[in-house]
Amino acid sequence: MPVSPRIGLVGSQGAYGRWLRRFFEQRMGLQVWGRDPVGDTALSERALLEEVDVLVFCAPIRQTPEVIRHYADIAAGIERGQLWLDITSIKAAPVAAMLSSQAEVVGLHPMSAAPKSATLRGRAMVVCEARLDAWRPWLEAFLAASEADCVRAEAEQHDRVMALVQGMVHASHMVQGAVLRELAPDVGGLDAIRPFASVGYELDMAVMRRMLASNPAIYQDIQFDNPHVAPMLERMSAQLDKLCDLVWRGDNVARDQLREQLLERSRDYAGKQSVAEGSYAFERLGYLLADLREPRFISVFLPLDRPGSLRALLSVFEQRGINLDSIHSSRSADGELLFRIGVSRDGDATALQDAVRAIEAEGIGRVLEASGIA
Ligand SMILES: NC(=O)C1=CN([C@@H]2O[C@H](COP(=O)(O)OP(=O)(O)OC[C@H]3O[C@@H](n4cnc5c(N)ncnc54)[C@H](O)[C@@H]3O)[C@@H](O)[C@H]2O)C=CC1
Ligand SMILES: O=C(O)C(=O)Cc1ccc(O)cc1
Repeated sequence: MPVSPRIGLVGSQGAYGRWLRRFFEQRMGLQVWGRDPVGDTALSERALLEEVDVLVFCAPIRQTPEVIRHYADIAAGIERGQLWLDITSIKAAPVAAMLSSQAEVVGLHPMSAAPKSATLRGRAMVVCEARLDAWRPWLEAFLAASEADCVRAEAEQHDRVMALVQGMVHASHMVQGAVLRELAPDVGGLDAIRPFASVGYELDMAVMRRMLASNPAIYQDIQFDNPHVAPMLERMSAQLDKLCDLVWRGDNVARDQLREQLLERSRDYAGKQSVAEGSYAFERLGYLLADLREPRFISVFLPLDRPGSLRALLSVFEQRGINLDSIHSSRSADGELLFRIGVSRDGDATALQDAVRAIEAEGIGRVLEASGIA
């Protein structure tokens, strides 16, 4: 195996293609070639195959099995000794297509959109080892460099699980979006609803709007191209029909049935500990949302990544007698690590303005946003 394999990206101009190029070049110090019908056609498909040791398919879900089979056809044997990977959200069909080649084959599925950070730290990644031999040590090094929380699975098992983790979650949020579109106008529209929001509504709206802000082809293809999704949708629909029937019936027996069938049984199935953990996670998210809603805050980027830099920042507030309500480390829209400091509402605005000036003047940090202190 080459110590520094040459990497090829099929779909190099897409969101993940661009992220992977940066990752392989900057984190792993490898040379990367790409091909994409939109904007990266310098190399022919055959030339790309001849150039690389590792080929990564990062093309749209719907096209990927066909694209892989096409590459296997034109490779016609030169791929022996190569490693083929893909990152498609569905695994059985792409992995089967890669197995039609003579390359070693591993299917991957990072469980997040291409992040703003340099690695996949803190995110899950499913790894489907389909035909792996000589490339195993390199694969392990690559997975370690990705910093993802890797979970091994057969491709088929992956797709069954994803019908729930993605198919079900996406379906319920798409349906919520459609129901809101039908019914929200009767109560004054989305803006009129907002002040009434519960934590649950806010979290669901965040998921839904995140989906609406993302590439629609992904959500479309996850519903249509994972064969385990349609049967799951039937179960969802049956459960919703049942709920609807019970609520229309409206008698005490129906009430008891709702409680028993849609709450108590699921609670027993999940188990005491996981219910308690989930409930606590919800509570913590509620506090986080409350902090993020507070109108008075300062967001600071700390350029010095060294021990004590947060302390220097906090001392600016301490010296001015300013009480802090919350501190959260977060990321700007561009992915810069920053601290968001919530400041007591009854504090002195002049002292706060002075603190902002001091943070900049003393070179402690860069204030990206200062809200509610004018
Ligand atoms: N965006 C996400 O949230 C996640 C995406 N993925 C997977 O990553 C893959 C790519 O997703 P994105 O980068 O978000 O999509 P994207 O649409 O941004 O990029 C796909 C790229 O593939 C190119 N392409 C289309 N046909 C091609 C062909 N025949 N040969 C070579 N390239 C071709 C397109 O021109 C485009 O540049 C998908 O399979 C998706 O399931 C996995 C996890 C998360
Ligand atoms: O909607 C989700 O589940 C996401 O968090 C984004 C996403 C979309 C597609 C994937 O294959 C993996 C993650």
